[in-house]
Amino acid sequence: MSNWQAVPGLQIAIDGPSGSGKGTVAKMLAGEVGLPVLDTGLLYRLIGGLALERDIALDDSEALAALVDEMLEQVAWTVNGIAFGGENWTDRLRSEAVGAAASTVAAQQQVRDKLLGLQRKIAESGCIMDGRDVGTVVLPQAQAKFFLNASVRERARRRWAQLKDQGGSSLEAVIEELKMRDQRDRERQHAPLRQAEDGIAIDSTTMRVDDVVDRMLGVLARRGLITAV
Ligand SMILES: Nc1ncnc2c1ncn2[C@@H]1O[C@H](COP(=O)(O)OP(=O)(O)OP(=O)(O)O)[C@@H](O)[C@H]1O
Ligand SMILES: Nc1ccn([C@H]2C[C@H](O)[C@@H](COP(=O)(O)O)O2)c(=O)n1
Repeated sequence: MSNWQAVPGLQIAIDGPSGSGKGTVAKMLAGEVGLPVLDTGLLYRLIGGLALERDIALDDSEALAALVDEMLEQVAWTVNGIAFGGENWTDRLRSEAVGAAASTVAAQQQVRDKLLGLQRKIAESGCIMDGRDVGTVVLPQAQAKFFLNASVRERARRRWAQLKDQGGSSLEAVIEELKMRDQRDRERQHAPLRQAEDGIAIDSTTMRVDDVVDRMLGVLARRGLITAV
């Protein structure tokens, strides 16, 4: 049961770099306001993951375009994650290798253009969507846009803590991987990661997840986009 009621069709964009907490915060906020949450990174991860599995070069734009077309025919993207060909792929897309592949294929304009329609369609009746370009490109008309950030060391520490039980890399290696991913996502030509002009920046380096969600709820309530129930 949600504690807040959202205005009909409310769209909330949450963008930010890897490990800033977008996904975690988006899910908690969704529970508070009763909206579906959609993690756009999963779309890029699915393409990256499929490309790795099929040995498709990550800069082969023709093969990637065909892969996206195939993916769009067989994808089911829901609050439980992403399914392809009737199988739930979400868990196997979580590795850093798939994240890096996703970031590489995401630099291709053709790939991004092909995914735009699906993202907008899913958001039509209201949602919380997290990614890199949601507030700037996918939903520029969203009523609330947040740009979540944290220091690179803190983001790497969070990611490392998540992966270490699976025998992952050292903290220093995670920091380097994250820096490379940040650079690729921020410096690419098409839809780079950046804060929307009307976006609200939140630095979560020293904040608890609950405090980040409370800050967002405060903004939404002050704007009349949610009311307490
Ligand atoms: N404010 C916070 N304080 C401490 N830990 C946090 C905070 N926000 C998120 N975390 C933790 O950091 C990890 C990464 O968070 P999350 O997956 O939500 O980030 P993300 O921005 O969605 O990353 P990605 O873009 O790579 O999917 C999770 O283990 C999460 O519990
Ligand atoms: N809206 C989006 C979402 C994701 N990407 C790319 C860039 C990321 O490095 C990669 C993986 O995303 P994550 O699951 O870590 O959020 O996908 C993008 O370009 N645009």
